[in-house]
Amino acid sequence: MGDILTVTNLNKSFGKKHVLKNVSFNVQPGEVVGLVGPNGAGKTTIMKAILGLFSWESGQVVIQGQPVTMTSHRVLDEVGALIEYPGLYPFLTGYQHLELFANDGPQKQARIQQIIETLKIDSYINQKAKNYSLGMKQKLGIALALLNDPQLVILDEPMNGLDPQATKDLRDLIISQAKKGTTFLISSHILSELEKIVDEVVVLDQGKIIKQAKMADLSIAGQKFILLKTDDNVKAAEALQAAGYQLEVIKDQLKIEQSESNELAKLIKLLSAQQINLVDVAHQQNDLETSLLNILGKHEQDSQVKE
Ligand SMILES: Nc1ncnc2c1ncn2[C@@H]1O[C@H](COP(=O)(O)OP(=O)(O)OP(=O)(O)O)[C@@H](O)[C@H]1O
Repeated sequence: MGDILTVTNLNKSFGKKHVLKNVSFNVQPGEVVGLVGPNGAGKTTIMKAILGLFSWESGQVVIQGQPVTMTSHRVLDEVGALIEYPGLYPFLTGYQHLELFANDGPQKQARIQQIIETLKIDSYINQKAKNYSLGMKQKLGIALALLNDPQLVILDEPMNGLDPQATKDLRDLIISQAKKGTTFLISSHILSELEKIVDEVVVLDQGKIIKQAKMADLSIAGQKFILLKTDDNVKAAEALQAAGYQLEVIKDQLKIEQSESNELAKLIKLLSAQQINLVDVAHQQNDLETSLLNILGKHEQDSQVKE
């Protein structure tokens, strides 16, 4: 299937600052893609470029086969977005915002009602936006982004200000919309949340894309470890290393990669043969955060080598 979004060799500077450097990535229809990277990496700038909010020096943004520029963005009718913080009119109610932005047609009122129910914003939808809390504004912003059933939804830090229940509701909503075919590009610093919803991540560092990978292919995601605490960690480490285990000592624990399902039983047998007693056992699995820190760390080392 063709891409719904293709960004090719995008370069953008603000004054002398080269903020996006040959940025290229693509998004397939129905995918949920996470755009991640450190503060100032350029995530919001990429999202704004996709929405044709400014001009850029070189490169191309194509949505559903149609190029987007500052002056040509008809295809953006198919795109819903929440960038940075929702731009709301303080003296309009939430409902008036939805009425203002909903596409005209026989389904208009039904769609408004449905999004109010889905996002559970009915209790304050008739209050003026100036009285909304951060989380209430954020939910209204998300409602506006999803209101017209867009093909592509771009959400910049959508979990900002949301409480745990609202975060879960948003996660469920994104998953269910994606199942119906909506495509999402989402940036978030809450990686533990992001990893529950994204199919793929695009990693950005200092304006450059350093990786685009399916979650399942992130090399160290899913790696499992056993953390052992014994009554003699020095002797235990020696015994394990002599048996060929690679381990890391973290405070009073020995961290060993679990490569087989019966690894723990083998470790216990080995230690008890040396009269070493196990005091505690814990398990750890690498997550998106660990994977990203690893990718970013490697990228930094590579950049230093090249310099
Ligand atoms: N309008 C602007 N004028 C000048 N510099 C800008 C402008 N917008 C962004 N920048 C700079 O571009 C770089 C990327 O900013 P951007 O907001 O895209 O990063 P980000 O990855 O979204 O960061 P964060 O995670 O902190 O939100 C930063 O160095 C920022 O200072």
